[in-house]
Amino acid sequence: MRLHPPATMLVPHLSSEDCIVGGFDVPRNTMLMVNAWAIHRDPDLWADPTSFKPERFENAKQADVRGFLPFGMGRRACPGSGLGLRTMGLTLGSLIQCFDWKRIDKEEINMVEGRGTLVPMAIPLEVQCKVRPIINKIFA
Ligand code: HEM
Repeated sequence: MRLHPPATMLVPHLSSEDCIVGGFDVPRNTMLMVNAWAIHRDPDLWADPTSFKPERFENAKQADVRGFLPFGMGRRACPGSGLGLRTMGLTLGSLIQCFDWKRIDKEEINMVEGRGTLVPMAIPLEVQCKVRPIINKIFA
C-alpha cells in the first residue's frame, strides 16, 4: 500500500472556487491530482524510502504515520478503507492458509511497475499453487 499504492494519483479533484492548498493558489475549476506514489517514497518523510519494511508500521498510531494516504485523506477520503483493509487481510490469509505455493523460476522477484491505472507488475509473478486439505474445513 505504501510502495505500490493501487491508486497512485488517488482520484482527481476539481476546485469549485479559488482556494489555497499547501500554500499554492488554486484557481476555480482546476483539476488537482495528488501523487500518492511520490509522497509514499519521499525521503523527507520516510527513512530508506524504497525498502519494503512492514515493521515501520508496527505500533504506529495513525497520527504518527505522516505521508501515508493510499485511501486519500480528509472529507473525500475512501469510505471503504476499513472494508478494503479487512478484505485484503482476509484474502492474503486465505491464500496462505489454503494453498501451497511454488515459484516457477528462480529469478529474484521483479517489482518494477507496468502501465495501467492499478499499476500491475511489469513482469508478472508466475507461481504454481496446490490446494491444501484444510480448504475443505474452511469453506465447508
Ligand atoms: C484496497 C481497497 C481500496 C483502495 C486502495 C481505495 C482507494 C480509494 C482512493 C484513493 C479514493 C480517492 C480518495 C481521494 O481522492 O482523496 C477512494 C474513494 C472512494 N472509495 Fe475507495 N478504495 C478501496 C476500497 C473501497 C471499497 C471496498 C469501497 C466501498 C465498499 C470504496 C468506496 C469508495 C468511494 C465511494 C469513494 C469516493 C469517496 C468520495 O469521493 O467522497 N473503496 N478509494
